Amino acid sequence: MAVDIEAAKRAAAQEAVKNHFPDNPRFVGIGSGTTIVYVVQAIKELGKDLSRIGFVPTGYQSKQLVINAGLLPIEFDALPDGDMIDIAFDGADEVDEELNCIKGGGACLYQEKLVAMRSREFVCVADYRKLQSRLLTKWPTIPIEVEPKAARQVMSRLRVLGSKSPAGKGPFLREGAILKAGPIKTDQDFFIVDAPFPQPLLTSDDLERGAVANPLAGSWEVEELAREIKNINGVLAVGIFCGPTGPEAKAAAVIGGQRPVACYFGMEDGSVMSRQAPQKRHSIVETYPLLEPKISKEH
Ligand SMILES: O=C[C@H](O)[C@H](O)[C@H](O)COP(=O)(O)O
Repeated sequence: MAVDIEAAKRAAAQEAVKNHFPDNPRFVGIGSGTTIVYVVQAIKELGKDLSRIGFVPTGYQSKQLVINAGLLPIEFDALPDGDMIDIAFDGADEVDEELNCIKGGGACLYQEKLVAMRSREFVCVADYRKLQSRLLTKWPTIPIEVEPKAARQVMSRLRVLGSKSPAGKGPFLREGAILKAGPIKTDQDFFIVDAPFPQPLLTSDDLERGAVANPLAGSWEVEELAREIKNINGVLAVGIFCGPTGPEAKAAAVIGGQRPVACYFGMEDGSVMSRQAPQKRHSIVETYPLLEPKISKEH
């Protein structure tokens, strides 16, 4: 029987929105890609008055989606200082057992990370193909947004970090398939480098069970790899969303997190499976500083 991927995305989106859309949000983050379209539909189908909510897009496509749905877009840099986004929804390219994600398959990731990390709650929605126990299981590369002038040196540094596919291919610039000759440009006018690494990436749980990450031998733990790539001069954003989330983010003196608190997957049999983020010991990759407590406002 042919599996209807679109139905799987739609079902996951409906469940995620039903369970997480807050009663009276002021700001809602809207991610990018094909699955987020169903999230916006599901939000509309709630039948609530959405006219006073600002929807924060994560790029051009996302903004058009918000506008075409008749919702009110508010750019990230127009958010009042110190205000948080109440919730952000987004898609993912691959999700592991700890809800670390690979994102950027559609060349959006920098603004997605900005929005996720400014949100009290970040929820991912995907279909069953994205559900894996470890990252780099099916999805072949880590997307990385880089400043064009630095692209060659970033790729050279990635090779030093062991970026290589099983067939021996190293990091490469993502090219426009048909409509554009040369590298594609992101919403920031940057390039995307796709960097394969030995598969799969270890989780913090693997380390606690005694596995040893040995980058020199080509085995990386998720957060360690994300941090090393982020440290390369010229890298704007790494398509690994990991680190503290939920209560553990608060404990680490950050609000928001790049790792979702929950992920919803539309399954092959039509059901929806949800995973909640486990608490884990972690090193902090990138954080959003804890804000001064604010006097609550009327929405
Ligand atoms: O660059 C694109 C974004 O990170 C997307 O959220 C991600 O690629 C998932 O996209 P889709 O919902 O189309 O699978």
